[in-house]
Amino acid sequence: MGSPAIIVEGVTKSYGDFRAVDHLSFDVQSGEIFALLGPNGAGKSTMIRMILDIIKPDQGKIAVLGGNIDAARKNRIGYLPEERGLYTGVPVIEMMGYLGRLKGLSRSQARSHAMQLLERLDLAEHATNKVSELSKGMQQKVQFAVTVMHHPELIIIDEPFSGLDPVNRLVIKELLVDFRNEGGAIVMSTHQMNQVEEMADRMLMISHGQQKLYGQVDAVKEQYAKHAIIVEGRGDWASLPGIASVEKIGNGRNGTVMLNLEPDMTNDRVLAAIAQNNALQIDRFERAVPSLDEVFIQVAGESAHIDQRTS
Ligand SMILES: Nc1ncnc2c1ncn2[C@@H]1O[C@H](COP(=O)(O)OP(=O)(O)OP(=O)(O)O)[C@@H](O)[C@H]1O
Repeated sequence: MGSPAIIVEGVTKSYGDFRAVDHLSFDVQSGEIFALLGPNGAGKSTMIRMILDIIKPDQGKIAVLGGNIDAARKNRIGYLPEERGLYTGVPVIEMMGYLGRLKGLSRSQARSHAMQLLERLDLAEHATNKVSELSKGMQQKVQFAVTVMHHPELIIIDEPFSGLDPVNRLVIKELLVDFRNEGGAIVMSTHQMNQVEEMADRMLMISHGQQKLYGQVDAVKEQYAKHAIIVEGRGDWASLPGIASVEKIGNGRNGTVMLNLEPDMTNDRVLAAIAQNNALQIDRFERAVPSLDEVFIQVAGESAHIDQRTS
């Protein structure tokens, strides 16, 4: 990771009496993919709008690319909002050329950057089609191309994969990962936790405008790991030493169970005991680290529960 692309310190924003963002502090470094997560209405878009200077915080400080956001810094950012909008009656290449020039590119730079991206996104043959003649997914890819065509240093992107098939998701993901590996910073707001697990380096999860989880994605998941092992196979798992209980998980059809371990039992010792026991057949053995989806549901559920008690 490199220098900070974004520093947010103690930022608060209310709409009337309603506090949408409540004393948030975090940073995003260049050379990382940072996931901004939270349930619907958590305050993610409000936070993003403040970073982009679309709305002002009531309290706190935000530095973007080394200082207060101004027109020059805005040109070093690529923003893909949740509400997409393109000029639909214009050929793709002309629209991209126009938007590229607005972001400070020369006419020839805009055209060459646009064509390179359209090639990479498998849209080159549609360059002279009107935007309205493209499918929804193709329009989404064009919008992505517009977001990155001026080679920004920071990309802020809301639901980057919505409406895309698995092949196109992979193409966009590769572009984002390349951008990160070349030193760019990415803030990605999404509800697709599997994408966060696959791509993001660090994450901030907020709920009711407040920080709930913040840090390396793997470390956050590790906090929720159980002293347990998930196994799939056949046999009497309770007969193993150091097993406190055996829980069926999933629909139980494929014999997947969670072995909750006694406090002093280790994974290695369970594995060794399984290996020595001919009556057990094992197809899968892994630590019980939850998926980010499970962590999200737990954290969002906890804050909904707190709400009910306080309302
Ligand atoms: N212009 C506004 N005026 C009043 N309230 C607003 C305004 N914009 C957002 N809010 C409220 O602030 C809260 C946070 O909204 P925000 O759009 O930031 O959430 P979000 O995390 O982006 O949600 P989602 O995942 O659904 O997009 C919500 O309760 C919303 O109703």
